[in-house]
Amino acid sequence: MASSPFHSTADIKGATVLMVGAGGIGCELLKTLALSGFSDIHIIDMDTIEVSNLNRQFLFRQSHVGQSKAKVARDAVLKFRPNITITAYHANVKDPDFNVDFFKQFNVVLNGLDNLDARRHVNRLCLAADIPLVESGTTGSLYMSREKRSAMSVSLNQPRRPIPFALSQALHQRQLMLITLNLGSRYEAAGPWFVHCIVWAKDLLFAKLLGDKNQDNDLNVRSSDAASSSKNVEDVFERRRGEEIEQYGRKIFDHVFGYNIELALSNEETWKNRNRPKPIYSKDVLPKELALQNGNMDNNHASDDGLSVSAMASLGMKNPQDIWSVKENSTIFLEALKLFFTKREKEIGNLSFDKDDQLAVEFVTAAANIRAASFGIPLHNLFEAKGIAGNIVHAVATTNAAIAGLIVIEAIKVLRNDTKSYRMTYCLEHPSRNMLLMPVEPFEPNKSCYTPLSLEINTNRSKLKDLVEKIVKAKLGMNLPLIMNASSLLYEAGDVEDDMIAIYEANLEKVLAELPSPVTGGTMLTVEDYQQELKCNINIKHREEFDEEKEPDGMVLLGWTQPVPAAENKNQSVGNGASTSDATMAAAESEKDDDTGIVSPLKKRKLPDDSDISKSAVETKNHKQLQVIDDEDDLVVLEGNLDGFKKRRL
Ligand SMILES: Nc1ncnc2c1ncn2[C@@H]1O[C@H](COP(=O)(O)OP(=O)(O)OP(=O)(O)O)[C@@H](O)[C@H]1O
Ligand SMILES: [Zn+2]
Repeated sequence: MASSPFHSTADIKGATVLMVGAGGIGCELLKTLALSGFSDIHIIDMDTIEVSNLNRQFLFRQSHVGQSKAKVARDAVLKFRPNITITAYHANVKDPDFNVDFFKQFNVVLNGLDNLDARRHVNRLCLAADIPLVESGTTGSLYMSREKRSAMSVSLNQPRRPIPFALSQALHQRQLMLITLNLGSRYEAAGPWFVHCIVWAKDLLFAKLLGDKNQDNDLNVRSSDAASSSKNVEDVFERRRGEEIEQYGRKIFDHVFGYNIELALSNEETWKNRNRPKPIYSKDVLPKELALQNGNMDNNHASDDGLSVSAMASLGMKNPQDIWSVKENSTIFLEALKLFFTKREKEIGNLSFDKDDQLAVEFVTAAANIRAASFGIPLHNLFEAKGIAGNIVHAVATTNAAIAGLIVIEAIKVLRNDTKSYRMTYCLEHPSRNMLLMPVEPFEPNKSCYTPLSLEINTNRSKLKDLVEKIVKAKLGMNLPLIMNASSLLYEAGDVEDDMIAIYEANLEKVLAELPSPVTGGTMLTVEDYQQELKCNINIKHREEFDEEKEPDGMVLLGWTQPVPAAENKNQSVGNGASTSDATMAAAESEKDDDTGIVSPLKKRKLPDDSDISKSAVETKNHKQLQVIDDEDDLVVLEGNLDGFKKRRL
């Protein structure tokens, strides 16, 4: 490291760099920057250190848990490089303080982020400030905790035309093809059906029982069909005044694992070509008398810290890598529920799932496993379930270190204005022909990369549902059920259960129903297909009249071009690009719309948190913004058919 050919050069020493993110990549990056001779580094990270970070975010120690990542990282590096300047901001990069002027003070910006939302934001600011950005990311083999990470990318823009995100988007498009080719085997290994169980346990059951009661939830859709039942379904989930907690737990158990399954079974049509699930009632798996006599809450050392309460501890179960029997899962399920209602009662109604909340993870693991048992899906241990529920990529420190090195190499090229040498580099999990790192020339920047599609339509006459059918399905080539504004969900490509599709469709209806008609002042609609191959923001504007000859469809869609040439793209559903506004389309032909960006179909995703939503609400003022889902780990997985890739790119 000391012999780095760059370490003493003036362009490095004189540079002011901004790093965004001090996590897995960020820690490595800060260290490498400092050791490479950079002497004025600014670092933004909004997070505090968690125990789960310590295995790879090596600047952090146990004693730092709870402290600002940016500040601790700064202090750690200053210990071995005391003479450089590191400025730490414990803040969200989306804070208005980090405006264009703030960005203008840097020579280069380096991302070490884990979500698309923040990446997009940084990209926009870099574009506005005309500052080059080096983008990076890593991904694990999704939902497969056994395997190591599979790929990473480093991409960067050109200094005078700083459109880095377009590069990574272009990457996605390419990437997707490769992923598509491999879907079959990946899915078999990943066990998508268990992922469904986790989603059900986390987003439906956990949210219903412990989260916001007013939030819509599809968990009892089925039961409400049973109109003949005199029982008010809502009541099932409400704990009655004075109701024993054990009794309440069993009532929930029997309702969701027993009654609801029986109800589903009563629809013969659904099960014609499928394995029928088995209803599970608590009396079948647990002793008749209340099951919790083994539970010993004293093991929880009644601390103030709610996050340390544990059903496993209370039941004397220690190993998170044991796969529990159905009986054990049922016991944990009831015990966890009991602990929530006894030890953490104040939080009930406000809880949202957090992978660092032990009790929440235990509850979700147990519930997912019981459901899995009912459907004949193999059970998983808590460690694996936590990985899926928390979207945890089991990151590998060495890969982060390699990426950090590549980022610094690209940053140095930027500082030297060595534009010809820019590379995007993939780090391959399965080196091909002894090639671990695969550098490729960056794709052309995308000029329209942050403009959403714009749609003009008479919103009085056209029902928005038709619009979605017409525009989204025909023009954008999304022939699949659409997702809109769902809560946190995981999906996989391929078969999706009917009930999931029903949920998506109900959600779509709901979102559309909430749109104003006619649209006044403009409406932003974000649409994705459930395979997440396409995602676009559509800016809808009302227009009264259309030229029947030029605009026979009675609408104009601007900004859309086909993301990938059809010939290269057999494996995707891509629109035919035909348009009512061919002239405009042709004008835009050389551009790709970034917000129609393609992301991996395997990505985890989540809704922006409340603060994001309120912020964007403010940003759009009287515009109604329907913000959907952002991907975390906006990444690429390179597998298999590298020949095809190289032929075109190298
Ligand atoms: N909008 C944002 N503003 C500032 N920092 C951000 C923003 N979004 C993400 N980050 C930071 O980017 C870093 C991403 O790093 P990484 O994913 O390795 O860390 P982590 O999220 O703590 O780890 P893991 O995802 O494995 O739990 C995090 O430290 C996170 O706080
Ligand atoms: Zn992260």
